Amino acid sequence: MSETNKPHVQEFEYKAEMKQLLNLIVHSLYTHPEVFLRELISNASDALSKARFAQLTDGAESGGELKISISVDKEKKSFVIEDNGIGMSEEDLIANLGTVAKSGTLGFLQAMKEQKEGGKLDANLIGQFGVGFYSVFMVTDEVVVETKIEGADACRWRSSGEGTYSIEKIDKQHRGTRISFTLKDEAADFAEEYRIESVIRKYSNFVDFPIYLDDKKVNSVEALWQKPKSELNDDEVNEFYKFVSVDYQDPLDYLHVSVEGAVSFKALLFLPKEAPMDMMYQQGALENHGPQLYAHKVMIQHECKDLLPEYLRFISGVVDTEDLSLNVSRETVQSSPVMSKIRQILTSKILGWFDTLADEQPEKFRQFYKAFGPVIKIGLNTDFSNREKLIELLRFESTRTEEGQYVTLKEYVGRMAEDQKEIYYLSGESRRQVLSQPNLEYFQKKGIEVLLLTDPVDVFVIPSINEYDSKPLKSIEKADIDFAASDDEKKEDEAVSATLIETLLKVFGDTLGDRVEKVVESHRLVNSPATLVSGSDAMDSQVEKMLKMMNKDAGAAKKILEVNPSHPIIKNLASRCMLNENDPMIRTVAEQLYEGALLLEGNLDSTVDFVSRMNQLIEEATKS
Ligand SMILES: Nc1ncnc2c1ncn2[C@@H]1O[C@H](COP(=O)(O)OP(=O)(O)OP(=O)(O)O)[C@@H](O)[C@H]1O
Repeated sequence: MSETNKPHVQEFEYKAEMKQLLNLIVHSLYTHPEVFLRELISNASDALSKARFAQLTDGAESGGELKISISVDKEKKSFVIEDNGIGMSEEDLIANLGTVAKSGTLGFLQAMKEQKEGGKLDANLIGQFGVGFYSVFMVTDEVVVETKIEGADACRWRSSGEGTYSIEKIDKQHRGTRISFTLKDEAADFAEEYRIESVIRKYSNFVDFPIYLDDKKVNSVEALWQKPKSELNDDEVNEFYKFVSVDYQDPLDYLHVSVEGAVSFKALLFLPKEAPMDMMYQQGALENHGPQLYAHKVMIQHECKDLLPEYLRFISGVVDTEDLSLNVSRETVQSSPVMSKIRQILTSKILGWFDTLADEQPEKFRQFYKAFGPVIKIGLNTDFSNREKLIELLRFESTRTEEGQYVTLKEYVGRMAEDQKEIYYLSGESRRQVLSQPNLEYFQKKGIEVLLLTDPVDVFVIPSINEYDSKPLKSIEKADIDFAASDDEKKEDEAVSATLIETLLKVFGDTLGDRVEKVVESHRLVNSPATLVSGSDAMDSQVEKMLKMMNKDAGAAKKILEVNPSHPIIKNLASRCMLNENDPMIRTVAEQLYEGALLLEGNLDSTVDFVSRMNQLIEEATKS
């Protein structure tokens, strides 16, 4: 921060990230420049909501009709937007318009960089990251913000977005904010009334304060959620969604709720088509999301997190109740029994909505599940009263589904063979990786369906289900799976004799020592020579891998190495073993099979020894 010699004008320098951000906005955002208007209107509307709220709660002065006024001059290419909202103090200006205060900004920069590399950069992104004000630099080279809060001096903030901004005290009588600038030549059409009107209709029609354009009111200010469901039409609903959710796509689906009873409320809720950017870029991003809360058609909270449990907060929209008084404070909202009742009813309605979607519009449901399935699963371990309903919503790919297609637990159980007593699953990074696991061979051969868990959340959630329809859920990585049926089929002459295999297993065991719990004969392998399985109480290998990635090595339990006595490699080794138990080749191969199995499950820490041993074996095999 540096001050110039001028008496009343203070000059400030932007922080490094801020410069980076402004640079991107000024030089790289080309599509949708009209977004600047949406952002300025949305900020004005927020400031007006705060003013209205202050009036209701602490009886602050009204300041006349709460409104947004825009005036333009075509000749001068000037643009002015003014509101009589809460305004900003000098400190607010520095905090809000001078610094990157929000974690969202870094996410935004990251997303921008990625988009830029992909060749397209979309200004629509800007609203999702709480950096909307700066989009004004798409259409102008210099912005002046004059603003006043109740009971403090008014200030003028000025910046050309290049690295510095200035603040000076000014005379301004009324509370509120006035933002003015001259449009760049290429953005001169924003001084045309028709252009502004069309942008307002597109993005800001539902702002619940009147917007005047040169004294003419241009928005509709309508509480859409108050209309009966039968009177809603898709176009206006979609438009409303884009407005409340700052999304540029139509919603995937919407739900209209009207409840009269112990509590009364109306709600219009939306399911986005895609997970919002910040949900992917920030952990715990849903913490502060939620629909807007209205009381008696007046907005009291923008993103009200108390309306829905965290795992449903990707749902946006409006909830309007007659049962909260207008001058309710944030804290009272939080602890109000009305809110917990609304939350309970909404949660149940929303889960019912998902269920109906799954029945009636499976393709839509599939799209929804793809985007939000991982979030929904969080609910299984946090919302115990709805656990059963959530379990019914779960979808999995399986060895019987195509890629991207799902099966439910109910369907799985419905098509289980009579003698199958358990629900089988296997977890891994991707469908391809899971399908390559030797542990699947037996199940594939027998035509037993196995659920493929590839969402990282799965391994933390699915084991907690324990059983469904009285059938235990079981990872096929576990050692205690019942393979009795397979034994009688095995042709005697195919496998190595019991005594021979015993000796070989002992050599394997001696070679691998502490690294495995034990080495045993396998009943599950068909085409592979060896595989690793976990003891019945051990951790799933996928969990182990993830804990390792998080540097939380929980002292992974030792695995059991299973060896396939029908496999040619094992047969060859058994013959060698009969001749010489100390044959070094047996030990080298034992190491190689063990590390190969680790590699397949993604848990081999270093491939150096593996590759050098492989070369040694190839050399052996290629000797003439
Ligand atoms: N007209 C205004 N009146 C009062 N405060 C304002 C006004 N415009 C901007 N601000 C303040 O500046 C802050 C930064 O605005 P900006 O548009 O960059 O982000 P945001 O509004 O917080 O997030 P989003 O763009 O997601 O709505 C606002 O949060 C608000 O505190």
